[in-house]
Amino acid sequence: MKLTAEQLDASRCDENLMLTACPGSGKTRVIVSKLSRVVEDVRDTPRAVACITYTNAAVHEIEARLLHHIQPGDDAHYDICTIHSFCLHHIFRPFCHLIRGYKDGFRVLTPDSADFEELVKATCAQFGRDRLNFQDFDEFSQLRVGIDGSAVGPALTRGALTPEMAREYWKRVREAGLVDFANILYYSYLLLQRRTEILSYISAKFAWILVDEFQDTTDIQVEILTLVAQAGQTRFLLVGDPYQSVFGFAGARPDLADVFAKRIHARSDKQLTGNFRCSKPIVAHANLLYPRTPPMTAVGPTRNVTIQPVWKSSASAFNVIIDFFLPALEGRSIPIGDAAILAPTWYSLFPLGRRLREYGVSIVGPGARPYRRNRVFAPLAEQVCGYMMELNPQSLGAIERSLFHTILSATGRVHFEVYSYAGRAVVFRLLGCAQSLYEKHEGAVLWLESAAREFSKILIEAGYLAPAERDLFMMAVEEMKADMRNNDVDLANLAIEDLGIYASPGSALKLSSLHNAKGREFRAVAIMDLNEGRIPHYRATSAGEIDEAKRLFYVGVTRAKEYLLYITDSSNSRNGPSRFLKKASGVGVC
Ligand SMILES: Nc1ncnc2c1ncn2[C@@H]1O[C@H](COP(=O)(O)OP(=O)(O)OP(=O)(O)O)[C@@H](O)[C@H]1O
Repeated sequence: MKLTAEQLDASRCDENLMLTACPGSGKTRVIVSKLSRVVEDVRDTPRAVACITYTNAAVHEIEARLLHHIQPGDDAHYDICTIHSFCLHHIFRPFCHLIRGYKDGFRVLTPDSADFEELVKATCAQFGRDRLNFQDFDEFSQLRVGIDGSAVGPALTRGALTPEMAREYWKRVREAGLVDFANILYYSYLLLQRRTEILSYISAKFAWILVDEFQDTTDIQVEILTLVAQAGQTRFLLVGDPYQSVFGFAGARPDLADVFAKRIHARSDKQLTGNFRCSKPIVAHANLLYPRTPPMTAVGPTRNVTIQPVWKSSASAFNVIIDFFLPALEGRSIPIGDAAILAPTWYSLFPLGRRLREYGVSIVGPGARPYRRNRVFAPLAEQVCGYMMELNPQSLGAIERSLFHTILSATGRVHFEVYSYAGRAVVFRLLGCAQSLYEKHEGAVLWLESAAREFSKILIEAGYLAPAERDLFMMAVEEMKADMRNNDVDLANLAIEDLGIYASPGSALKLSSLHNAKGREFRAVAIMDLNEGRIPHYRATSAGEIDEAKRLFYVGVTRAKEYLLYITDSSNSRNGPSRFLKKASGVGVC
């Protein structure tokens, strides 16, 4: 792996270091390089290295890249994980018997489980609320525990979810022998704070803790790391970019990075300033928003692309996409799968998505599927629809895998025969049946209903399902329909093509909120809804809220490698272009 001089310098620093890294500067490379170096140092000792990242996707990315640098047996010496899994595996799981209610063990409560749904429904019912939608479930899944044990979260400030409801919910969670992500952190904090032997064990075990995306750290995470640092045997590499801190609603506070760095006397004189992602004109726009010293410079393969970012104002974002953005992609030979439309809020992407789909443009997003992903029949149905949309022999493997997992999650039985010659024959029968139903039915819902019935028959004949299990898929389809109704999705609007796109989003135009685009990159990006009142939102009044909106816009700008389009909505004459587009306070296109 080739590193630049500044990447190498950061990776070789043996002191506590807070490394500020500009967008596209290869933070992941530095972390992988550091990790492989320090694993080498601890290889012949009982010690280990933890690498804490923000998402599971980042965990997989770092794991995959590290494979090229390690030796057999090294896996005992490193753990790449999120802060939640770090706390779960090293603190909460081994010591949970010390916590009231968890003497006999626990199960982790994940937001896509049936238990979660039941507990939220039961809690809300107790407070007189019966009809729940996705947002209600989201609010419970975003609850956090503050360092004083109180409930915190955006829903609490809005008043939709009260501290009493949060308390009741957590009581139910504990009584069911479950623990949610918020409490994994809180109990781990308590265990480290109150039990010096546990703190000494963690400090002795971890020679290094590397933390990625440190700008998005929360108060409880900082307190946990502070305790470990104070125990004195662990060194830290913290990598982040204060200008990309956009998760304030989830408790992230960019100022905490400095607080923690000071507490541990970390060096903060090193920076990554070379941006490998964006062209020079895009970097110039980003530098207008947040000038850095030294400035961020374009150093990657697109650095010499000369296309200037463009601003278009129209009463219809759809028209700009169709008349301007898509032809521009074609003119520059950028596949639509390598392009994204970003917006400050995901809900404005829904109507756009619908119109694009009607117009025949393959899109993926916005946001999640309109039904819960854990519905038993959903993954198999999606894979099969994906195959029908694009006959690709490699997708057969994905269908086999999803058939294997569908049978396992529906029945609890493992059928390795799925992967045999006979299994492949069953897959072909399913595909043949799916295709003939596709020719018969217009929308996805009718297709799902018939496919659930016919697939069950085929799988019973193949011996994968018992006759008594013939209704399992049908029941899952009913659950998917109920999810969609609860989310006010018009069932007639869901197309078989949509199901396929959920399975293989690679070749579709991506529609995403700016938040969800964090950490990703695209050859072309259009950012829509760039009006004052939408970004910053009219409810954002404090300097802190406005700055977070500016950082969100900065994240959007720096996702584009070569082509960037700003779109404002001219239908409402009161809301002119956002201040972030103007000369005095932004990129200066208007
Ligand atoms: N030394 C290098 N040589 C060549 N390419 C590099 C180098 N370092 C990073 N890159 C490339 O630069 C791109 C951006 O890297 P990466 O995604 O790690 O950036 P990042 O710092 O996480 O950005 P952001 O914070 O904006 O998400 C990747 O495509 C990566 O392969």
